[in-house]
Amino acid sequence: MDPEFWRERWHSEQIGFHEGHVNAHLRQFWQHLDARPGEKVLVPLCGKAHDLAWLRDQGCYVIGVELSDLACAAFFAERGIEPAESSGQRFTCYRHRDIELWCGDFFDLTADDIGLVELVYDRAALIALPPAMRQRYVDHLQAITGPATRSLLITLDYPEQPGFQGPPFNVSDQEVEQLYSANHDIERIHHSRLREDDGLRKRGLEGGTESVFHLRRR
Ligand SMILES: C[S@@+](CC[C@H](N)C(=O)[O-])C[C@H]1O[C@@H](n2cnc3c(N)ncnc32)[C@H](O)[C@@H]1O
Repeated sequence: MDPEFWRERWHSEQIGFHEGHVNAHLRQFWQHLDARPGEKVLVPLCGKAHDLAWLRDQGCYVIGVELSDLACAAFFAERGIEPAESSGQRFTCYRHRDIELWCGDFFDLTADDIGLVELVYDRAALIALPPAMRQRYVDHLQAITGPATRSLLITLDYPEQPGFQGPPFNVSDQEVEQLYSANHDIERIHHSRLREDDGLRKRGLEGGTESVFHLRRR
């Protein structure tokens, strides 16, 4: 997906994906990962999600990666925080205490940039990418995170239907298996229909289900 597509979404405030509260699956299932205080969690394609602050409040060191500088600035501004800022060729990094937001293209991020990462939280990242980009995304995630990473992955699946076009795209449980099974033990810990009040249903999406996975790298 073209970076301009996302920058334009932020510019024109078409950010229906932003929940405006902590994700319910994150609250309910994060404990499955048995995160220890100070462990680093990478949040790819993070937007300005409240989840970032919640993960910090659980004792994690949080590293978000986001294309849009509007999103990164808004995350801190909405909390009345002025982060320290450092700019390089690929990224501008905003830091405040235990949260770093790397503003730039996820695919340009390296393991050296972020150090050893033990945890990954993926909500609306894999499903924001069209099919042709997903293997590259998973490969890159593996290249920049630690050898025993545990991940919480939330996916959305739905039958093709006229009148609804992603993102978010449908990612089936079988596709999660194809993408991750070579290097991960995969446990599906939740599966449910989209709630009646989910914004995607209001956009016309019928028959959507969400799955939550605990992935353990081996
Ligand atoms: C569907 S939104 C999800 C945001 C966030 N995870 C949430 O739950 O609110 C996808 C986000 O990924 C960002 N994004 C898309 N491609 C990216 C890339 N290659 N590198 C970094 N961020 C990207 C977009 O700007 C957008 O904010």
